[in-house]
This record gives sequence, structure tokens and C-alpha cells, in this order.
Amino acid sequence: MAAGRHGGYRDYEARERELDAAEASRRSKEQHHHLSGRHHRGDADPRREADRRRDGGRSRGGRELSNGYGHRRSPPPRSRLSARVGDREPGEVVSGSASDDSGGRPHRARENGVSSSSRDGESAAAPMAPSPSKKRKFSPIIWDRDSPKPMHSDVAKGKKTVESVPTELPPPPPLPPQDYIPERLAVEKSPMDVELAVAAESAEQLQEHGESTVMEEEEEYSTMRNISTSRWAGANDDEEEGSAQRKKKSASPADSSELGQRKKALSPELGEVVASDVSGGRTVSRSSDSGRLGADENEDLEVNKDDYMDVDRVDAGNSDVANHQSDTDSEYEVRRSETPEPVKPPHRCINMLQGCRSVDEFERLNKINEGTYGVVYRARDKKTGEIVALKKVKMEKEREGFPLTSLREINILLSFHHPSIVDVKEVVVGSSLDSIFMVMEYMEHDLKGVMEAMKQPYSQSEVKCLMLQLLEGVKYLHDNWVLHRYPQTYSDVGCTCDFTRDLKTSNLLLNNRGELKICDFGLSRQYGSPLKPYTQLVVTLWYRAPELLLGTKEYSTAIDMWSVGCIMAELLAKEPLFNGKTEFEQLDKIFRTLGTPNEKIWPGYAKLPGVKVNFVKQPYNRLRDKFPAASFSGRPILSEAGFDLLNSLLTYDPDKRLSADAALQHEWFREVPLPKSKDFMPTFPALNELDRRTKRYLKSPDPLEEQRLKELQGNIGNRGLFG
Ligand SMILES: Nc1ncnc2c1ncn2[C@@H]1O[C@H](COP(=O)(O)OP(=O)(O)OP(=O)(O)O)[C@@H](O)[C@H]1O
Repeated sequence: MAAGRHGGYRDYEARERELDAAEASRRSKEQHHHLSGRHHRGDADPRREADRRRDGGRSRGGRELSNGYGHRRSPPPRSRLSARVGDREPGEVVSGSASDDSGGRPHRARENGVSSSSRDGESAAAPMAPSPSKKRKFSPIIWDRDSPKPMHSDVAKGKKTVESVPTELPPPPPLPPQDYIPERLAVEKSPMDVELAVAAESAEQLQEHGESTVMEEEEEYSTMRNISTSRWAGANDDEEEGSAQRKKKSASPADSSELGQRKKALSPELGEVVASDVSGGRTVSRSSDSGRLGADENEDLEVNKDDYMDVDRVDAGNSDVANHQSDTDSEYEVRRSETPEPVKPPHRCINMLQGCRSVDEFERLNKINEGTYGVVYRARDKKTGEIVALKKVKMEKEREGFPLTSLREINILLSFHHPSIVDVKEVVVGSSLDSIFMVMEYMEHDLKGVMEAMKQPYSQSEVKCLMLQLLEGVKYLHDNWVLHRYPQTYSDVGCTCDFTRDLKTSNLLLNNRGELKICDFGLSRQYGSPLKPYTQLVVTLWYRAPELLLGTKEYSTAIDMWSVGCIMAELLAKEPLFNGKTEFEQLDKIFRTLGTPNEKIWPGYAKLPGVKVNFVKQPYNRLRDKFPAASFSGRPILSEAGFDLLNSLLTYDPDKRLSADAALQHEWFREVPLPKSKDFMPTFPALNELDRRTKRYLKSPDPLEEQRLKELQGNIGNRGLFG
């Protein structure tokens, strides 16, 4: 069994298997259905078909290279591959010993516009014509779209800007049914469509939470918060929601300036507050320079047009609307009348008027981990008995109140529903209202911890199972991505906001049902600059895309795909692919493996701010050396298709890097060994249920830790290490 292979947890897993036998068999069928459904879905679903076409045929069956050059799935004729070593371009793949291992068959691999050649330089592919049809899909949703011009900032200097204007309208994001928005309002509503409101009543209600001590003992961050007087406008309040949505409908982004002003009042941006009087349905718009709810939020504040966040709303449930924003109202009306009115599913949101629950309603079980930006606890909901993860969001130095943008982001997270995304169930407040906690579904492990505990790397079929789930989650985030443009003065924002920066193994959570879920996709960044974490923990650079390391001012969802490539390599090898300690070292490691990029394989490279002349000059891509097709040296083996996927994810030019959608269609997932069913994925003792000190011992046993563990065992009683 795989479990045995992964660290001797056979008994544990066997117990698990026994208990879950019936359930496992059911899920096995579902999984089978899912996989076969994937095949059929692609053919049956016209939108997916359209996506595939837009991806430039990169999906299986005649797909092209993500680096912009034509590519054949089967090895091309020898004549096309033949070239001398000296003909190789920098960044070119140099296949390793695998070439020999595989009987002299020339390896086809590619990187940055050049196909691979055999290691001895027998062959190298000539670049083929670039495919103009391959464009990275941009987010359907843009914040601050009305900005007169893109705002730039220097990432390397601590300022950052996301500047992405969609070159084409993407298909509507596949929102889950929970997020359904009534047809009439579809053009306006999106998961990102959030309103913040302030009501005097909420202050009183939240004050009733009283004193709490449960989660607070370790907290050092005690500043005045004004969340007690804030709320999200009527998401659960049907009556109010209805009226708010009607107003929103009339406040389309494309509407007149007058409507724009009204919309502004309804959809606050940084620092803007909408106060709602539920009883009277009164809505008052406010704004604050600080971007926070202040104690004096009852004062009417002037609406500043520049502060206004313009959300380009796209409704997932209405692809016509999403894809044809230029349609006239009448055309839209016609389409609406043709579409039957679906039943509105339950919509999860927080009504701050009713107040957030108090953290007192949870019993703390143990501290799971402390991330860079927040502490995560395992806790039990006293009311339901449900085990959850509570993430306390640090708000050190947030003296001016709770950042409004954070509330907006919380609502975004609450609206996300996907099997590969950790569910954020609700937000609860600390006793003194100076802290907030996100209540998340609890996951037993994170991938980083699991890989540290494993004796051997995951098998290829296990990696495929994990990669499929990861890619599904990333695709979901990208389909629902919010593009932000940050105000020129970074300090005006005091926070960053994106859903793309933090794909790394510690943010990939696993449970003992073989499920992988992405956590921490941006919220915590609301509370501080990513370059200035609250703790002194080192922010890992291992998964960071080269364009970010080189200080690009513009980046896209492609940065996540680079991280996905790094994670795939790490899953296969059980060690990080590029583990630099500094940005320079990180780039150096990347260049030594993939070759030093140049203008030819990465147009625009030379103009990137961080490009230095003293980078290592490595003319070839040596990635294949690390993942040969056959190996007697203990290196992880990877088939041609697998290497093709890995190399496509680790393509230098972000525009040519494989998208999540295209990656999901990659032939590697369809060749043997097939992806393992989740039900047969290895399981592990739930380290997250243990005290961190115990965890530390299990990860790296040493005499000192052993002693500490013995002491600790006195505290955990008869429960045993694995509970
Ligand atoms: N829902 C959850 N269930 C179980 N453990 C979790 C959950 N969410 C987070 N964790 C644990 O807490 C750790 C830190 O969480 P998270 O990444 O959200 O915090 P962070 O402050 O953003 O840290 P970083 O920026 O370093 O990733 C994770 O690596 C994981 O071990």
C-alpha cells in the first residue's frame, strides 16, 4: 500500500480504510465518473471547446507549444530535429541521460521556444512559427478599470501594481450554483460584488459579544477596531438585498456619470463606507482616506470619484452577458427573456447587522501553525461540534480601524466554492472586537509537512491525482480572478490584494480523503505589504515566477502557473526545484537549470528592471537531467508527456506559459500510469491535531526533541501521538 510506502502508517491507514470502506467505494465510482466525465465534457461542452480553441490548441490532440512555437506530439521527423550543439539557443532543453536510456530515441522537450535536443547534441529542433492565437486569459473582473491610465509601481522597491487589461473577453467564470444571481441583475453581480455598510445597530449588537478569552491568550495585537460598526450590506437580508441589487442594476459601469456617482455610493472602494439603515432602507455613502472604518464613521464623508472601485461585473451564470459587454440593453433584455428564471440557491454571506459570531463560540483545541500573516488554530464549534480551522488575521499597527478592503476580500473568499479551494465558512470576531478570525474547513495536513514526513516521493499516479486537483483549484481562482490596479501611492492602500501570489506547498492542504485544497489566496495580504510580513519568517522565493523576481510591473495569472510547475517538480522529487535564499540566488538557480533567458525566447526580458549582466550564462535547458525518462540514479523519472507538461509550466515567457485550463487537458494525465483515485491516496497521521512541538519531533527527530516530546506526552495523556 502506498501508505506503507509513505512513512509506515500502514496500520493507521488500514484502520482508516476499514472505517471508510463503504464511503471509499462510493467515491471510487464518483472518481471514475469524474475522470471519464472529463473526457466527455470537453467534447460536449461548447464553452470548454471554445476555451480549448482559444488556448491555441494546446490541449491534447494537436496542441501547440506554450512557448509560442509549433509542436508535434509525437517525435518530429529526424530531419527537423537535427542540429548541432552549437545551434542551440540559450534556454534550450538539453535532454539528459534519459535519451540514452530510452534507446537513443531523440527526446522532444521544449523550453522557451526551442525544442530539446539529445544531450550529446545530436539534434536540436528548429523553432517553428509562433502561434498568434495563444493569448493568456485575463481576468473577467477588473478593479479600478476606469483609471485613466495604468498605474505602475516598482515591485522591487516594495510598491506593486497589477496592470492587466483583458485583450479579449474571457468566458464567464464558472461560479457554483450557490453564487447564482438573479437573472435581472446578472450583469452587475459577481462574487466580487461586495458592499460594505455601516449601521449603528450593528455596533450595539457586536458589543454584546462580551469578553472572550478563548483565542486571545497568545495575541499581542490589541488595537482599536471598528468592525463592530460595519456590515456587509444585506447579503442575507433578502429585502435589503433586493433593493440594493435594484440600485446596482441602475449603476452599471457603463452608465452615465450620474449613475456612476450613484453606483459609487453602492459599491464602496478603499475606505468608502456605505451605511445602511435597514429599517428605512436608507443608504449613505461614506469614504475615508485611510481606507478603514473609523470610529466616526457616522459622519457623512464626501464621495471621491478616484476612490471608487469600478467592478467589471460578470455573471458566471450568464455567459452571453459576460462575453458581450458591448451588447445594448435591448439585446440583453431579449436574451434575458429567452432564459428561464432559475431558482435562487442559498447565498452564503455575512450580515454584519446581525453581527459576526464571537470567537467564544469556539473551543480552541490546538495551534496548528503560524503563517507569515496569521495564526491558525484547530477549534471546535461549540454549537455544532464541527472541527474547524480558525485563522486569526494579524492586524498589527492597524490603528485606524479595520481595513475596508479586507472586508471586501473576506466576502470574496466567502463566495468561493470549489472542491480544491479551502472553504471559508464565516468570520468571527474576537472578544474585544480588535481581531477577526476566518473560520475555515479543517484540513489534516499541509503538503509541505507531508512531504517532509514522507520517506519516498509520491508516485507518478499520485502526483497526477494531486496535480489535477491543484490545477482545478487554480483554474477556478483564475476564472474568478480579480485584477487590481493599485493606487500610485502604495501607502495609500496599505495593503495588497491578489489571489495569485502564494502558491506553495505550505498553502496546499490535504486531508485523509485524498483531497488537496488551496488555502491562503490573498486575504492575509490585506493586512500588510507582502514585502513586510508581520513576523520575521522568511517569505519563500522558491515558487516565485522569474518575472516577479526580475521586478516586472505587470503580471498575470501566469505567475501561478510557474508556481504550479515548481510544485509539480517538488511532488515528483520530494525536494524543492529551486530553493534560493535570496532573489539573486533564486534566479541563479533557475537559470542554471533552465538556461539563461534572452530576448529571443522571452521578448521583453532585457527590459525587466532586475535584469543584470552578471547573471550566470547558461546556454542550455538542463531540466531533463533532473527528470529523466528512465533512471538508475534514483532521480525521479518522468515520461515524455510529463516532461512536456513540466517544461511548459516552467516556460520563461509568461505569455507562452501554459494556462491552468490547457494544463488540465494535457496528455500526461491520460497516459499510464493514470491518476490515482483520491480514495487510494496515501494517508498520514493528522499532524495538525498535534501540538507544534510534537509535530516538530515527528518531522525531524533528534534526542533533544525526543526529550521534549516525552515531556509533552504527559500533557496529551493517553490519546497517543496520533490521537
Ligand atoms: N483550513 C486549514 N486547516 C488546517 N490547517 C490550516 C488551514 N489553513 C491553514 N492551515 C495551516 O496554517 C498554515 C499557515 O496558514 P496560511 O498559509 O493561511 O497563513 P499565512 O499567514 O498566510 O502564511 P503564509 O503566508 O506563510 O502562507 C498552513 O501552512 C497550514 O499548515
